[in-house]
Amino acid sequence: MELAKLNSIPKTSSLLFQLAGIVTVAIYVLYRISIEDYVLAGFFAVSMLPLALSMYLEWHNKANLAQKKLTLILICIAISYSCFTLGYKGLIYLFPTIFVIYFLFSLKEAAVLSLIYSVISLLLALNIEETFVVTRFSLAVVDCLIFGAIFSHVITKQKLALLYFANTDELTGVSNRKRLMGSLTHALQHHISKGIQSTILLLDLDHFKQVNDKYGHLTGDKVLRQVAQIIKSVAPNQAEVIRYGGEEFLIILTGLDTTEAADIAQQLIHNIAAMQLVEIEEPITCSIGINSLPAASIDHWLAECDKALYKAKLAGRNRAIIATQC
Ligand SMILES: Nc1nc2c(ncn2[C@@H]2O[C@H](COP(=O)(O)OP(=O)(O)OP(=O)(O)O)[C@@H](O)[C@H]2O)c(=O)[nH]1
Repeated sequence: MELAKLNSIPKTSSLLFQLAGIVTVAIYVLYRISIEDYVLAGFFAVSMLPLALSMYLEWHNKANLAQKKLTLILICIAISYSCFTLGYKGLIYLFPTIFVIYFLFSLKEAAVLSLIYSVISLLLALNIEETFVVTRFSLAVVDCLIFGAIFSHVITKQKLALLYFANTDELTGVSNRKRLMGSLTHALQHHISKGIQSTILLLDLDHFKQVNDKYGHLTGDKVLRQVAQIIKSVAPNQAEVIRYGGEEFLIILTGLDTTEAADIAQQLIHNIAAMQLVEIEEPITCSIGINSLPAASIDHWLAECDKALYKAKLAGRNRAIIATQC
């Protein structure tokens, strides 16, 4: 499937979901008006407005999760009220709404919210229903709560697994280039809006072709994995490590200035040179370009860092060079 089509799946599904909700609520409102139950019709008509707004925002790529959650809570309140006046005819709407709650809220939030919503609705239904009717509904609602929780848990795990595989470099386990623009944009925006400093390091292994040629590609792969481990162990927790190219890594150091980043670069050069691999006789060295914000654009930030790396290579490799000192 084309990438554009894949990217549009969440938006299309969400729009369809909300359209189904609006059509259902609209039919229900018309039905209540036809039997002159204007209170319930009004209740549901009001809850339809934020749903329509939510669809409008989604359509214009301004989807707002908080607003969607609020809409759902309004619909749930309307359904709870309908349980009070209609009994089991209102209770049947608990089932679809519990599933929607699990779609919009986190597992814990959804579990608490749907439990409170179900208990209140069932108690309100006692207003006009026999206890045994509400008890039978309660059993079905408990089933729905359990299945909703299991469903949400499985979907969340699958989503996390998909995100992990989509964003992770298979060989080294660090992020792949898909995260590059998002992470750099985030750092640049934080610098502009909050003045938070960020520095990037572009690390390239020296004469890596010779390692491959002399020891074979599999040993080369082993070196890349080990280097990635070293970078992860040296870089601070909040740093993002991205495999930028074959034997090139980009490290985004959020909150660190040039001096702090230069210390990390020296530590990396030292630790990579000290790396021990039984297959390899000579030390592996690397060259690093360093560039801190501000930058006119992401491209500019990267290009200046690349120039610094190139200078480090030209100057004899196995060193770090700061972009502003080129
Ligand atoms: N083993 C292995 N090698 C890779 C991988 N990706 C890229 N390479 C190799 O990395 C080497 C990069 O070589 P060059 O771009 O010439 O750079 P270099 O030999 O490191 O020389 P300098 O960067 O100038 O110091 C090539 O031999 C690629 O085949 C990979 O995933 N595994």
